[in-house]
Amino acid sequence: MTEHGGLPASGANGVDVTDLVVRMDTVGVRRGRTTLVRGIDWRVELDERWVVLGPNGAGKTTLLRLAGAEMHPTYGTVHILGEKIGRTDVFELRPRIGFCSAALAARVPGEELVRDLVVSAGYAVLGRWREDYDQQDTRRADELLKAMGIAQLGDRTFGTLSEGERKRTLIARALMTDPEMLLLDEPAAGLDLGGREDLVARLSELAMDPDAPAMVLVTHHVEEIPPGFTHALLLREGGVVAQGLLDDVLTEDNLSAAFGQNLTLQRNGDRFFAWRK
Ligand SMILES: Nc1ncnc2c1ncn2[C@@H]1O[C@H](COP(=O)(O)OP(=O)(O)OP(=O)(O)O)[C@@H](O)[C@H]1O
Repeated sequence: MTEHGGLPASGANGVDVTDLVVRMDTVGVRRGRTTLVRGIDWRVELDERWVVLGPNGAGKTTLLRLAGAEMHPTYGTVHILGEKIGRTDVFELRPRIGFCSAALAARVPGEELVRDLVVSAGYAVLGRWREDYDQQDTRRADELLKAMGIAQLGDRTFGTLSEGERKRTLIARALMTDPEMLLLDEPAAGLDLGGREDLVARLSELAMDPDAPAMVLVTHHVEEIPPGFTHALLLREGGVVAQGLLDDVLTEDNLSAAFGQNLTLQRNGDRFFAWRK
């Protein structure tokens, strides 16, 4: 069932609502007396690549989990890929979303083969032993491993991989179902400089591919924004500090407000750098 919350097919700003991969209206999440996110209005379109920036505890992972149909809002409405959360079967929705996070990495058994981990995404399971996969799926998994620069690791076990190799494996897995949206929670966390730069370059290639899914990448670091990303949302204490086109939003003032520090922001070509004044 597709449900657009009664909106006309074309919204006030001319955007066809069926092109929206994320639509949040006045969304908040509370747990007990803690507010995780509040008052979020957010639209993500098919061809957009968003970075969500903010300090520890700002609500970034919560926002990403809402977008990934992994949690319900306490108030407000969330539409993902045209489906209203709370009125749709999330088990049908989730295969349309590629999700890559440290929480997922922690659930992968160390003895899992890399190729099986990637191919099993199409069956929404962690582990080849549960299903038989056809040759076409195995070929696609190998193509994705190659695209992520780890073609040679297909027969290795996940537990023997370096942190950077694990991240790339999980991104390949997230792409396996040909998702309409790719959600990446701190993909460069824990990588050394070379690993980070390699990952940023691969994500940049993906971001610039017009056939790639809509992307949302969560990070604490402006240095990790891959060239080709188009939009930014800055969070602080669960609320939006600024959101919109990357060039408009990523300013020294906005970044300083988000991180609660007086920051210098510099841009060198397509890359950003920040430090405290
Ligand atoms: N189940 C919960 N109960 C109470 N508070 C929670 C719960 N889950 C998260 N929080 C709190 O909500 C806030 C937002 O958490 P979230 O993980 O979304 O932040 P984040 O921006 O992703 O942080 P980080 O950058 O440190 O990963 C944090 O202060 C966190 O401690």
